[in-house]
Amino acid sequence: MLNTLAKVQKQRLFVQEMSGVFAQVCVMYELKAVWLAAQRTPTVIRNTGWLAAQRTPTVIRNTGWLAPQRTPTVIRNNGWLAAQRTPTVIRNTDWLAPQRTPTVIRNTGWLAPQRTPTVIRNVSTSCPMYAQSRGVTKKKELSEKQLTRYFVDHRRVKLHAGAGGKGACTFHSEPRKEWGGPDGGNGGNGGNITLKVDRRVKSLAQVAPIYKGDDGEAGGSKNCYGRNADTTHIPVPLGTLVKEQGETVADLSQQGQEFVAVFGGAGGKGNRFFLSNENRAPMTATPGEKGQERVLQLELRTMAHAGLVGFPNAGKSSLLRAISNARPAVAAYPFTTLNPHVGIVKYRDHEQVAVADIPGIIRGAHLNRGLGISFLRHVERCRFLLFVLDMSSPEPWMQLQYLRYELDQYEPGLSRRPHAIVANKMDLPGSRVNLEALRDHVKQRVIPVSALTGLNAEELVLHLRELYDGYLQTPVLGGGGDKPTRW
Ligand SMILES: Nc1nc2c(ncn2[C@@H]2O[C@H](COP(=O)(O)OP(=O)(O)OP(=O)(O)O)[C@@H](O)[C@H]2O)c(=O)[nH]1
Ligand SMILES: [Mg+2]
Repeated sequence: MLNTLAKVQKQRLFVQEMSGVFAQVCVMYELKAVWLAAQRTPTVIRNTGWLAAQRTPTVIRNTGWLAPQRTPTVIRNNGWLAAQRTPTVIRNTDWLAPQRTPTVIRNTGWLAPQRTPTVIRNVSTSCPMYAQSRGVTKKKELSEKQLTRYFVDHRRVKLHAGAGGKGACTFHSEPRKEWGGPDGGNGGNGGNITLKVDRRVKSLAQVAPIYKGDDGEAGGSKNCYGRNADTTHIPVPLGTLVKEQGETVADLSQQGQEFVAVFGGAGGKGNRFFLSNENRAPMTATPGEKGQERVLQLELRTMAHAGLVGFPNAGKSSLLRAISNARPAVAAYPFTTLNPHVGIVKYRDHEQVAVADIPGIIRGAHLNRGLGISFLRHVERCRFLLFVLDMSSPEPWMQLQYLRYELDQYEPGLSRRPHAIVANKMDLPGSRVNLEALRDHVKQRVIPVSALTGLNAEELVLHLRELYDGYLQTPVLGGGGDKPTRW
């Protein structure tokens, strides 16, 4: 048995040695004849796994093969011959003379029993193609649909602050100290609930209908006071108006601004509190007070410097897309935009102007036609307006007239805010004639643009800046003395 094993072992070693010699011969002839013909640099062949049973890498230095070589060429081969599993990569930064980027030759089976094709890539190994072959898939980009958020600009919220913890009624107890006296501690106060402005929050969608504050901890023996409950913060967007039974109670228009909506109940008193000369052993301890309860209406008014006002399909959303990074939906049917979108126009001096795309207004909107004018509350806080007119439609100045009328129906004087008239769709036929007629009808400056082609968008952006600078110089405008909001 042992003899047979020894024989088999000998045969294996012989086969391994022979395959090693064969490999070297292959390399000598193959490489010498084909590859290294034009080589100028010395060749070093490292082989970490040629010969099956070999553990230590074989290094063949061929400093004398091709005589005038100066710099070493390194050929790495982790398994050339038949049983190869891992791909062979030859890195050569000098071979192919005028090449700048390294050449990678992949060959998952160079010699005879080649199955897979040899690919020569002249790119870095971190390229996406390479990643694909490793099974690394590119991260999918989010579609616009997935990016859409549910926009809520109205919320009725019931708030119930935490109750105070009850006071304890205990007496000190110790061996040989029979009348230790009262030592019941007070309860902790209940938690308040506050509304806190967080500019990362964009709508009231995440505000729940009911909030309950934390209760304070009860007092304990040995004069231990209960812990006060933590305050519950409700994050709300910038520009939230808090109303109670129609009355405005808070206007949250500053980043980080807080409004304590309901106060938690005070903690109860422990019997220690009632200790007096008259009563040395009080048995009285009070329960904690109930927390305040309130029903509030939250209303969001989008805070932007400029508001785009126009008929449906006038190209308001397209315009916002053209001048900012905002991506409101654009389509060739009316009322594509159902919620306001805010885009930021950035200038070279790092100044930023927020522009709001407001849903389309139609004639008779104040009578609740179309989408009505309830969303005009978003326009209320805009410092200046951009009236967007569709120049391909006949008599565009009539659109302007109707828009002004509807704004004034919502809030008298709203249409007299600083504004600019934007004549959109100037790329369409007939718009030039309409532009001349519009200029005859209105005294204000008219900016002709095409949101689709980007024609004259710079003039609009520059005019926007003029309006913004004018607004900065006038600290109080229309909106009831609000401080300017820097975005
Ligand atoms: N030719 C041309 N088409 C435009 C231009 N601007 C917008 N449009 C097209 O007009 C259609 C309506 O564009 P929107 O940007 O969705 O219009 P909107 O005013 O936001 O419409 P609502 O959201 O419904 O109020 C789309 O098909 C746009 O491609 C323009 O400058 N030239
Ligand atoms: Mg739109």
